[in-house]
Amino acid sequence: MNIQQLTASIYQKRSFLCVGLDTDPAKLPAGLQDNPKDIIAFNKAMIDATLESAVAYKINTAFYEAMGAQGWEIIEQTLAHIPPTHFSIADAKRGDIGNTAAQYARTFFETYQFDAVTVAPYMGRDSIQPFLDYQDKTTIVLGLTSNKGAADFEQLELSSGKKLYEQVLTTVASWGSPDQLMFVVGATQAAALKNIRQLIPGHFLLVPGVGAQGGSVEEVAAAGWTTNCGLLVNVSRGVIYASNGEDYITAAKAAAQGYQRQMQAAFEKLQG
Ligand SMILES: O=c1ccn([C@@H]2O[C@H](COP(=O)(O)O)[C@@H](O)[C@H]2O)c(=O)[nH]1
Repeated sequence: MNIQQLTASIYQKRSFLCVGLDTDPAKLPAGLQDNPKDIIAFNKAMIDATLESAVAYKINTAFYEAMGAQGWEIIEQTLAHIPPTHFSIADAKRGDIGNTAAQYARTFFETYQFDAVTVAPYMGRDSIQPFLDYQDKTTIVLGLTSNKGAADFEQLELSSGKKLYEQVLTTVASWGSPDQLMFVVGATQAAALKNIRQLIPGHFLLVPGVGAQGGSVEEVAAAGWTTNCGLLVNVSRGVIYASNGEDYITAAKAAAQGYQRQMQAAFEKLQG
């Protein structure tokens, strides 16, 4: 699935919800054990429960890479369960010299056929180009992240008077079209979103940080909305750990529906 097809799905469902599958074996609900079979079953149950409300799924590879070879098997089986009607993201935050970046791109776009992968921009154009060379895939570049540490480097002021993340957004945006390039902007950074929209009006933003990190759908939509919505809001813990009791599937479903309703309200307000 590409960004154009994702946009069509967002409009059809009045939802820009991405469910984050950050499955921590230590947080599995009652009745499930820390083993690959149960983790796969949990992920499949989360996908099935949220399919109607969500338009995308984000697999944070860290949670699975930590399990070694079995973790990659879980990634493969979870990805296989995401239907082609939904956008799939490998949240891997890769970045390296060109020939190594090319292998990362091959990993996530060919070996595992994700629609999109997250990358870090610190190493510059040759570290991102191998991902952009897959023109039917989406490269998602870290812009202004949701964590406190965003202040350490991303928000530093350059001699030009621009912040480092502003320079990253405008420079990287010139390397790829809005049809193949998105940026990560944290929901906790809603105050910066209006300015970000002026810098990159046409690019989609992947916005994590709603739910457990305290960001709000309403604030993100009000500041980040653009002509084609242009927002994909990720919620991980706020959906998949909505309950750790026996009702964990219905609780995840209800949480995703709740976020979808907030998004529908934003649509009505902002898109008419
Ligand atoms: O700036 C960033 C970039 C990535 N993330 C990732 O998004 C999810 C958020 O999970 P929640 O449980 O909904 O807080 C997680 O995979 C992060 O690694 C981010 O939070 N902020």
